[in-house]
Amino acid sequence: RPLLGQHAQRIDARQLANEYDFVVAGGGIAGLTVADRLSENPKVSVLVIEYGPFDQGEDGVMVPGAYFPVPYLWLPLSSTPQKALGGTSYGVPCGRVVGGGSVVNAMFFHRGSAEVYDGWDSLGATGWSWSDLFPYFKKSENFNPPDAKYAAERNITWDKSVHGFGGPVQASYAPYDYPGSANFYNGALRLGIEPRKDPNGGDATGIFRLQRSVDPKTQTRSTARINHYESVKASRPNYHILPNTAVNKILFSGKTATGVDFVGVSDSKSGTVKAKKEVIVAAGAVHTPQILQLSGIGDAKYLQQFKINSVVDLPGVGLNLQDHLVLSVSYNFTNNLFPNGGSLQANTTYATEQRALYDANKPSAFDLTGTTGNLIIQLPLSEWTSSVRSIVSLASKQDPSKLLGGSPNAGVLAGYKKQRKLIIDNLSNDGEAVGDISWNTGPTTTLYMTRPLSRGSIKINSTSILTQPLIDFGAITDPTDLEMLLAIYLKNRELMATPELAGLGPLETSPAPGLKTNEEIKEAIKKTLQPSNAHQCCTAAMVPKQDGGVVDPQNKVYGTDRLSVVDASIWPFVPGGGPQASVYAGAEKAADTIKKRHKLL
Ligand SMILES: Cc1cc2nc3c(=O)[nH]c(=O)nc-3n(C[C@H](O)[C@H](O)[C@H](O)COP(=O)(O)OP(=O)(O)OC[C@H]3O[C@@H](n4cnc5c(N)ncnc54)[C@H](O)[C@@H]3O)c2cc1C
Repeated sequence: RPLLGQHAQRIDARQLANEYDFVVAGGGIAGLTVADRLSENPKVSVLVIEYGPFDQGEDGVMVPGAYFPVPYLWLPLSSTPQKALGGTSYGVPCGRVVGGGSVVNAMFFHRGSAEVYDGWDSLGATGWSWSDLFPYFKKSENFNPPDAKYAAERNITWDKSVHGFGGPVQASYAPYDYPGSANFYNGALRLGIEPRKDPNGGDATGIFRLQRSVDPKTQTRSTARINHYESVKASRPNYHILPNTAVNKILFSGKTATGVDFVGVSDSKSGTVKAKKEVIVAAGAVHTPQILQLSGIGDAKYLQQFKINSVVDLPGVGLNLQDHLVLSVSYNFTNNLFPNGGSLQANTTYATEQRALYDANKPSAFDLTGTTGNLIIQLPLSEWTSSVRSIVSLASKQDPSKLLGGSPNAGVLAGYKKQRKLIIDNLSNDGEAVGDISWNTGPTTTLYMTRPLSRGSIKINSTSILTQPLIDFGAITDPTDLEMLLAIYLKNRELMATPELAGLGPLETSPAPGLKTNEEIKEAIKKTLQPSNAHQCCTAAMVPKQDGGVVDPQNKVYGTDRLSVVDASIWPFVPGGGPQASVYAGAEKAADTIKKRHKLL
């Protein structure tokens, strides 16, 4: 048995045991969730290898109002020039730290609509429907209802029956709000947008208050490190984390994964460790395909040029990359209310006063997540625009083969066509939202397009794990995505023209002030939009192998033994809204699946 200490340990490479039952590559949300659940059994040893360090509990990590800039973003990580965006390259936001995205994200914690997960199930992720995942959403959550008086004042509503109350992730609502959010809420109602009692019950459309992964007792971030490691480590001598170390590749005996090869991020020292039961890949949607490809799992022809021997020819590895598009719309408000979402940055006296309140554990602007508002509007296409038919018709006219670069693998193309059909059918009904508007009451509203038809890719560019892969978002290569973003932009103009918001005197300064024709506006949008909202996913999709799939519904990589993937890479397509609740729930489910497979349940 491995030499394991009394408590769960942060270790360095010298303290590693030779072998563990499970070796987890990547200590982000999914990796730590699975490691925690597997190590519940004291006879099971688990090692997590994480590229980044442990965080130091900095304000930028822990205090919602101090969020952004946040330490531990993976810098510099950049995309390839985006061909539909004039050849510009963009930053690729993701976390590099124990806890992964949960340490750097904006903390919004909510589920997609049932229709998303039912769509996954129908594309071949059998057993991943809304009703299958629902118990895991509950298992992952500890819901903290807000103070009743405050909730009534601010129209915060919820449905207790859809929440979990004993799970690791602390979920709560901010106990503070800027006055302008009432204008946003009332403006939305005037446009006929429906308030949603609770977006976590299977319908995540309408306007609603965002739930966050924040511990309401301390108003600090609930990270995967805290909720899946610190909270259990005292009783887990069988749970090790090796930080500052990159998993380089998976080791195989034939097609059976036997361990991993790793390298120290700062000292470049390499080593290997054995996995007796399974290697579990959880390096996030950007890096999981990189590890798989470096290990010989991917498009054999592509890997050949790097002299990487093919273990399993799986052309879908790294393809199907998806994210949400982001468009910031900036204003000069001639009559905005004070305080507002820009006040903490612009007014030192106010910031000092609010920080003192926060430190005294009283409601404060520091309880708010810096960049985004408390409210969000998420709508299906028909509620953004009356042009649904022409948008659907545009989508139907696209040539999927051309969108995948001209001569795609037949299986990958077949899978993409199935996804497109499902998504395009959904655009015509009132299912999952295609986009969001959020306003933090400061100078900028943020619009998101969350139902992309364009697909990108992750491909290795060298044989070193320490070199970033080629990250191509493929942003708006399907022009339908830009049309959907335009519809959201135009609705935002309508919203800003409602008396509730017009009274604040918003004068648009970017991206398209004064522009009138759709063509002009789209050109202006293209200059401002960001192809990533840090919601990368879907690059090792759980669809049938013949549809370009990478993992089966039990998370196992096709054609291999003792190798699974458990992170956001496995989704067939991206959910609307924040993905982290779906990552936590999916990893809870994967942990149960893996336990069953090894008769540990
Ligand atoms: C800035 C930002 C804001 C966001 N805001 C929100 C939000 O408000 N709400 C929401 O729901 N979601 C948000 N997200 C997205 C959410 O955090 C991610 O979807 C989620 O973290 C993905 O989980 P994961 O387990 O798939 O990957 P991650 O949590 O990213 O974990 C992957 C881990 O693997 C590690 N790793 C990578 N390569 C290697 C390697 N070779 N060896 C070892 N380790 C490796 C990484 O360092 C990382 O820690 C945000 C993300 C970011 C970056």
